[in-house]
Amino acid sequence: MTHPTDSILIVDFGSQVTQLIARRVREAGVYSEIAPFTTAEAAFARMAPKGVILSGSPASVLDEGSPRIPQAILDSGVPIMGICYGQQVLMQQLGGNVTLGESGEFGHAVIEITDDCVLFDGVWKTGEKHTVWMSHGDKVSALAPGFRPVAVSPGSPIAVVADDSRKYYATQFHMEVAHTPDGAKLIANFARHVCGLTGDWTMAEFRAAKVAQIRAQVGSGRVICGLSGGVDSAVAAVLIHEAIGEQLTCVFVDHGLMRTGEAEQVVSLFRNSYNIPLVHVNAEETFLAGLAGETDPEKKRKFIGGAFIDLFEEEARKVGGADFLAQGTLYPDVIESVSFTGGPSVTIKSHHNVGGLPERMNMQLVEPLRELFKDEVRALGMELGLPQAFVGRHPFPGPGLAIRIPGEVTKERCDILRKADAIYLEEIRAAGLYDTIWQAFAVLLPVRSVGVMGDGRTYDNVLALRAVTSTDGMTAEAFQFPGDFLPRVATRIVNEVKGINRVTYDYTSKPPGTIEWE
Ligand SMILES: Nc1ncnc2c1ncn2[C@@H]1O[C@H](COP(=O)(O)OP(=O)(O)OP(=O)(O)O)[C@@H](O)[C@H]1O
Ligand SMILES: O=c1[nH]c(=O)c2[nH+]cn([C@@H]3O[C@H](COP(=O)(O)O)[C@@H](O)[C@H]3O)c2[nH]1
Ligand SMILES: NC(=O)CC[C@H](N)C(=O)O
Ligand SMILES: [Mg+2]
Repeated sequence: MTHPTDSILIVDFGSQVTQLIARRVREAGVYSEIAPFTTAEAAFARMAPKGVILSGSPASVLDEGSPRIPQAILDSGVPIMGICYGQQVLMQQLGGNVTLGESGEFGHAVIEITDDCVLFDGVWKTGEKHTVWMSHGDKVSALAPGFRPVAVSPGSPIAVVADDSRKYYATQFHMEVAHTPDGAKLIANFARHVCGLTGDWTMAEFRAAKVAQIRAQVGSGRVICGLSGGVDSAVAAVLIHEAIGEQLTCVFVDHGLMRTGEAEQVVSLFRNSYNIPLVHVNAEETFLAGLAGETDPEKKRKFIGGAFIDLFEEEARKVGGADFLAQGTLYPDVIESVSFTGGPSVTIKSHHNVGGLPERMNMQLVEPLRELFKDEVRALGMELGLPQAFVGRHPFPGPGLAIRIPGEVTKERCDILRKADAIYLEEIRAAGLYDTIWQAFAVLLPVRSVGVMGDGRTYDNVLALRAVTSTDGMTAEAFQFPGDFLPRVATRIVNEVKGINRVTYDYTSKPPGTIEWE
C-alpha cells in the first residue's frame, strides 16, 4: 500500500495555515496529502483523490502570474472546496469576478447564513449568524455561472458559494483555523457528505503508509538518524526501524547544551527499550568553541545546524557511508523556518533542523513526520507502542541551552542554567504539574541585578522562568501556576544556585512572543 485510495488532495497556494487543512481532514478520518500548486496536477493523477481542497494564499488573483488551479483538476469532475484565495481563484477561473476590496476583513467576522448548503449540515441553519475567522483584502464581486451564494458577511457579500451539480463549494473565511469554532465540522461535511468518504482512516494506516514510503525512498541505502531523546526523533527512529531494520543507525549528539543528566537518560532509555544501534557522540568542545563570542540568535542557530550535519556526516563515514539523514522534523519547525512554495511566508527563526541546515548537504533527508503536529506525533508514538516516558516528554529544542542563554554561551553560564532548570523541573514534577504543562524551562538573561544576601551586596544574573500550555506549539499561553509555587521556586533557585540573585516569570503568549526566547 502506498496510500489509501480514499483521499483528499490539498492544493497549496502558500497560506500559513495550509497544514491545518490537512490536519482537519485527518481529524475527519480521511487521508490527505498537500501538493504545491506547481506540482498539484501530478499529485492529482497519482492519488486519484475523491476530493480537492484549495488553500489560501498571500498572493492576489488580480496579480499577474498569480497561482491557478490546474485545468486537469477542473476537468476531472472531482468535488472541490476552496478556502479564501481558493474561493477567489475558483470564481475567477470559472467565469466570475474578483475585485480588490475597499477594506479587508482580518480576524473575527460574523457571517449570516442565507440558504441551505450541504457544508452546513447539522451545523448551521438558514437565518443564523456565526463567528468565523477572515484574513483577506480581495473579494468575490460576481459569481461564476452555476453558483449560488449561501452566506454573507459585512465585508464579503459572497462569503460562501455552492454549486451542487458540480459539487463545488467555497468560503471566504478560513474554516481550518481554531478561531472558526465550527470550521472542523464544515471540513468533515465536505469529506463525508460531498466526497462520500467514510472517515475510517486511522493512525495505524498512517503508520503503514509511511513505512511503505520510507522503504520506497531508501531502498537498500543506509540511514543515519539524529536521535535527541525527544518525542519526535524517537517516533521517527522507531518508525524507520520498522521500515528498514538494520539499515538504520541512530546518532545522539551531546553538544554540551543538554540539561542535567539528560544525555545519560536518553541513551539508557533508548538502549533499554530498543534494539537499534545508537552512537553517543560527545561534542561539547566543538559546540562551545564555535559559539564563543557569538550573540546573534540566528547565527547561533545556523552554526549549530551546520555543526550537527558535520557530525552526522562523520558518523556516516564510520558506518561505511550513508545516503540518508533522518530527522524528527515536524511541521511547526518547517513553517517557522522557510517560506513555503516560494511564497512570502516569513522566517521567524531558523530551526536547526530546517532553516539552520547548511547549503551543502551530502545526504538526502528522510523526514516521515514533516507534515504532522506535535500532538499527532504523540498519537503515532502511542500507536507504535513507545514508552510513556518518551511520548509524554516536554519538547526540548535541538540547539538546547544555547537558545536559552541570550547573548554569549559559555560553559559557566550553561552550568548555572542547568542547576536552576533542574530545580524548576523538580518542583514542577513534585507538584504533579508536569503533564498539565506543555513545555517548561528557564532562561538565563544577559542582565545583572543588585541584591542583598546575608547583609552583603550581590550583583548577579537574572533568571526567567517560562511554562506554557499549547496543543501544537504553533500558539501558546503562559501557564498559571497555583499561588505559592513560583515564590517557592524563586527562593530555592536564589538560595541554591550561585550566580543567580533574581527570578522572574514570563507571562507572554505566542503570538506575540515565541515559546523560546531566541
Ligand atoms: N542532540 C541531538 N542529537 C541528534 N539529533 C538531534 C539532537 N537534537 C535534535 N536532533 C535532531 O533534530 C530534530 C529536531 O529536534 P526537535 O527538538 O524538534 O525534535 P525532538 O528532539 O526529536 O523532539 P522534541 O520536540 O520532543 O524535543 C530531532 O528530531 C533530531 O532528529
Ligand atoms: O528542534 C528544535 N530546533 C530548533 O531550532 C527549535 N527552536 C524552537 N524549537 C521548539 O519549537 C517549539 C516552538 O518554539 P518557538 O515558539 O520558540 O518557535 C518549542 O517547543 C521550542 O522548544 C526548536 N526545536
Ligand atoms: N488568506 C488568503 O487566502 C488571502 C487571499 C488574498 N491574498 C486576499 O487578500 O484576499
Ligand atoms: Mg528536541
